[in-house]
Parts: sequence; structure tokens; C-alpha cells
Amino acid sequence: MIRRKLCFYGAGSMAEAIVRGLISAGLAEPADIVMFNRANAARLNELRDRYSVRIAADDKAREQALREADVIFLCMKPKDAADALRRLSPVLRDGQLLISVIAGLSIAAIEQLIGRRLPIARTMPNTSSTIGLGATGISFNDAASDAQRELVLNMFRAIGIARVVDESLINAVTAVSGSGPAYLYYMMEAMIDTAVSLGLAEDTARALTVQTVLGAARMVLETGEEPAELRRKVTSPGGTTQAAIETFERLDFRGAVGQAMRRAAERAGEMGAELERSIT
Ligand SMILES: NC(=O)C1=CN([C@@H]2O[C@H](COP(=O)(O)OP(=O)(O)OC[C@H]3O[C@@H](n4cnc5c(N)ncnc54)[C@H](O)[C@@H]3O)[C@@H](O)[C@H]2O)C=CC1
Ligand SMILES: O=C(O)[C@@H]1CCC=N1
Repeated sequence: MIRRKLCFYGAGSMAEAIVRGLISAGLAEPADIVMFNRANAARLNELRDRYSVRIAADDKAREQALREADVIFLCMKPKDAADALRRLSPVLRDGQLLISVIAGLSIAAIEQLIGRRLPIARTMPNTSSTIGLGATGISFNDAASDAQRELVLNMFRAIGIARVVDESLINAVTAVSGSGPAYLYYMMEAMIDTAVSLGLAEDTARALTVQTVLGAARMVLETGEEPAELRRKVTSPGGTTQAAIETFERLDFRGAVGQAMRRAAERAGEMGAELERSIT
């Protein structure tokens, strides 16, 4: 249990995933968590009722929550970040730690927007943190002490796995694990639709698809075997799997995955550049 006051600036999907993960892991007390958003009281009430966290519903309460926080999570969309960070700047004080989850926004841009030197962790988590199965990449600025680095790592390790990476690689992490759950959901949508078109009932199609994805991921983790080797064991020569994989190859499935992931990384860079242009 970490007895730090945590403030979530932005209360959308990613903030909720982290909050739920930290509370379920027993790492944070709901009473130590304050959440607020721009202007959606119904959403805040829902979060308070669901997790027993505190909420800050007006400007005065928001400012107080920010002033009192030991750790401030920056959880707004990139397009809202410049304005939100400028507003944050006057209430910050020494000793506070900032944790950003914002795609594309560099540590240098955060420092410039807040106009002072504070410890900053730039992270790229994912929504599977909700159930303790997140995958997070983290970079720190030089102001972050060893104890602060340890605190951030402990938090993200409580809700999944976490790796420290050079900041130049955070956009790559975004393309792999930040956006990654959506690629697999997309694959699952396609598998379920096809299963139904092959005649299976919707609930059977869904159950078989989900269990197949879960089983495949756990096989990689628990056997320690490479995905290529596990694939080989499924693929009987001249059989059904070979017929399917040859179809994927003909359609350049690997190429499509590669292009999509490179485009995601590139988009993170573009978002960062757009943000930087909006600052200067
Ligand atoms: N959704 C995901 O899978 C992931 C998202 N991220 C990053 O997390 C950040 C948030 O994404 P989501 O949670 O999906 O977005 P979201 O749209 O669900 O939530 C954004 C929140 O920020 C609040 N907000 C915006 N401007 C504000 C302001 N000036 N003051 C107070 N609150 C403000 C909104 O009211 C909302 O509660 C983004 O920067 C995204 O790049 C990172 C990894 C994964
Ligand atoms: O789509 C996005 O921009 C965010 C960042 C990674 C996942 N969602």
C-alpha cells in the first residue's frame, strides 16, 4: 500500500483503468484518490459510486486537489494537454511528482508548459491495466529521484508489467502495447463475424474466439516457447491451419500489421509535433 495522495487530472478510460487497477491490487486506498474532469459531473459521480474515490467537481475543489496531491496523473487527451498544463502550472509545488499518460507529449514539452522543473514520468500504459494485465513503457526526466522512479514502477507493476525505456522509444511502445489491445479486439471482431457467417451462434462464436485468444497468449507466457514454434505445432502439413496461413501470407498480413504499427508510431510523433507547435 502506498499512502500517497493521488490526483487524476482527466477522468476518462485510461484514468479509470489505472484507478481500478491500483485499488484492486490493494496498492492505493480510494480515500487517497481524487479524480476530476473538464465538465462531466455525471461521469465523476459514476466513478465515485463505483470506486469510492473522491471527486473534485468545481474549480476550487480541483485546485485544492492539485495542491494537496503528492502525485498528479495527467490523463487528458493530447489536444487538451497544452491548456490543461498551463492551468496546472501556478498551483504546482516542489515535491510533487507528475505522471503523464498522454500519447505524443514529450517530457520537454511538459517542462515547458509547467514552466518549472519537477520530477516527471512519461508513461504509455494500456487499458488492460484495469484487470492487472497492463503493459506500460516509462521514461523519466533527470529530476526524478531513485525513490520516485521506484514508486512509479511499483504502481505500474501492480497493474501489469512495466519497462523503463528511453524516451525516444515511447512512440514505439505506443504502437505496440498502448494501441495494441485495439488490434487484438479488431482481430477478434473479424473472427467472431466470420464464425457467425460460418453458421455458429453469436454467443458460441464469441466464447470460442475469446478463449482462443486468451489460451494463445497464455501458451506463449507459460510454455516460454516462441509464437512461431507454437504456430508450427498447430499447423499440420496440408491441413486447415496451413490453408489459413497461406491465405494470410498471400494477403500480406504481416505487411499490414507492420504498416499499421509504423503508422501508429508515426502518428504519436505527429501528435507530439502538433502539440509542440501549439506551445510556441
Ligand atoms: N485509451 C487508451 O487506451 C490509452 C490512452 N492513453 C492516453 O491517455 C489519455 C487519455 O485518454 P482516454 O482516457 O482514452 O481519454 P478520454 O477522452 O476517455 O478522457 C480524457 C479526460 O480528460 C478530461 N479533460 C480534458 N481536458 C481537461 C481539462 N482541461 N481539465 C480537466 N479534465 C480534462 C476529460 O473531461 C476526460 O475526463 C490520452 O492522452 C491518451 O493518449 C494512453 C494509453 C492508452
Ligand atoms: O489512440 C490513442 O491515441 C491512444 C494512445 C494509445 C491508445 N490510445
